[in-house]
Amino acid sequence: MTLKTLLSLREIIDSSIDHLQSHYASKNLDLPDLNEPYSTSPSEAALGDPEIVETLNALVGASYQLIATVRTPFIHVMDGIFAYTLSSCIRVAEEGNVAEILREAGPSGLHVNDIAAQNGLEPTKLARVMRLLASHHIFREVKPNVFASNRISSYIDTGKPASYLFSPNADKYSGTSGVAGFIDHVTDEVMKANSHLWETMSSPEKGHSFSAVHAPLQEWSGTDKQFFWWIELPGNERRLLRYSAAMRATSLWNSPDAILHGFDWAGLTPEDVVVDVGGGTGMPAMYVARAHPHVKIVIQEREQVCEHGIAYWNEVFPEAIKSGRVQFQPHEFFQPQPTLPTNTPASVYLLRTVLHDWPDHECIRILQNLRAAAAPKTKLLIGDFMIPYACPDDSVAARTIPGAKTATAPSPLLANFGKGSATTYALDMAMFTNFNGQERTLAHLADLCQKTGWKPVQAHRRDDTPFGFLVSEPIPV
Ligand SMILES: C[S@@+](CC[C@H](N)C(=O)[O-])C[C@H]1O[C@@H](n2cnc3c(N)ncnc32)[C@H](O)[C@@H]1O
Repeated sequence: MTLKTLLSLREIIDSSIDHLQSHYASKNLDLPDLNEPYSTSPSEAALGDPEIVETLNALVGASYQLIATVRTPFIHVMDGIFAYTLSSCIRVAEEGNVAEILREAGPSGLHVNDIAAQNGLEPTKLARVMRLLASHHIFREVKPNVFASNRISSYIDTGKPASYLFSPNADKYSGTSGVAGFIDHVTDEVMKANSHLWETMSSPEKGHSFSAVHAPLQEWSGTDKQFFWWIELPGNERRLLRYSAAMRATSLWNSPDAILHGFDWAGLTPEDVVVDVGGGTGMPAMYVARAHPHVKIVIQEREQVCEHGIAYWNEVFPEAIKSGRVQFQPHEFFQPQPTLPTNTPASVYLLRTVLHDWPDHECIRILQNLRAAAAPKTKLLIGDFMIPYACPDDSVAARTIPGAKTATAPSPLLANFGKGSATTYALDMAMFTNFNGQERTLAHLADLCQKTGWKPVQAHRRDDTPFGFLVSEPIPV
């Protein structure tokens, strides 16, 4: 029986590779080379094509299911419990600017002593970190103790000169995609706090609580403040800066322009105003602003983030801010909606990756505030991961909301493609860790909408990503 499963997995792997090959052949391209630096090439872009991503998920899911099937349980569990070593070694490379040093060294790489001479780390310890990473296809060991970049390691390169990054007050994250900031955020406070998951879940006070201050973050740091207030405390300045950068990188969890397919933006008129509630520094809004120049956008955020956001837009898309087409408005979303700077009602309230930061009762407060300010034609647009079950989804929401159904993986894969979608569950744990929040199923999001006077009318989901958009309309009172 198990051998039969292995053969079925091999068939999925074979047919996925065949599909990949014909996909690339049809474009006259070759796959990106793991040993070459990352570049924004057509070959790299082709991996993100919606028609191929499900195939890739099946390939990854089948490969990992095959690994789990053939390895001894001991080794499989050991691999799991030591997974943290990969996170902490990635952090060392990131904080030590190794990707930048090795970009400047070129394809033949650099001896670890010369890397260490630049970043000040102890060379034999750094070599061990680099070897662990190279064994996971992040960097290459091209000769003993000589390391070079590869496609994965160069992806975390900020593109800035290494000498600049080692100068006092260097700003590593500005003008970048935010990937480096995301790595530092996750491998520092999130990983450390997550190591207190058991202590939090078994705590008589916190275990059954959904308070936003009863997360592993508080258990680890000893703070009594919710994440967003904790990160603004003196001493956390660098953490706040990189968190803002990290939020830009969240656009990379799906194809960056996914937001363009999450709503009928073209149907809006120049009089319409999109209010991006908790919009961060405005990376997702920027996709809309660039693709639909007629749309007015107000990004509502906490005051400090507005300042980072304005600086970011002034750097990368100044005309949108200078013309007033895009504006930042300091606003706390637990307070009633303020009058917009446009003096008009909102046409769309966008909540992208906001609700996942909060437990249900806080989401209800946010949604109620928006419902109270909504005009009859205002739409609510939630963009969030719609976390799949590990089995087929037969929920009422999946069956009744137009656009809600997504593909189920072929047997013997898990319905959610297993490892092919596993980062979604890691993100869910990160939400738990920082906020006592969570990624939700579509049914859960739809339920929150219904409870706060919003009727879900359309989902925009794609088979290639668990990230989706849910459009709701005000339920008349
Ligand atoms: C996960 S980020 C999402 C940012 C943005 N929507 C995006 O998709 O990139 C959540 C945002 O909520 C903001 N936020 C948290 N608490 C807030 C509050 N009480 N009022 C307004 N914004 C808040 C944070 O500053 C953060 O930028």
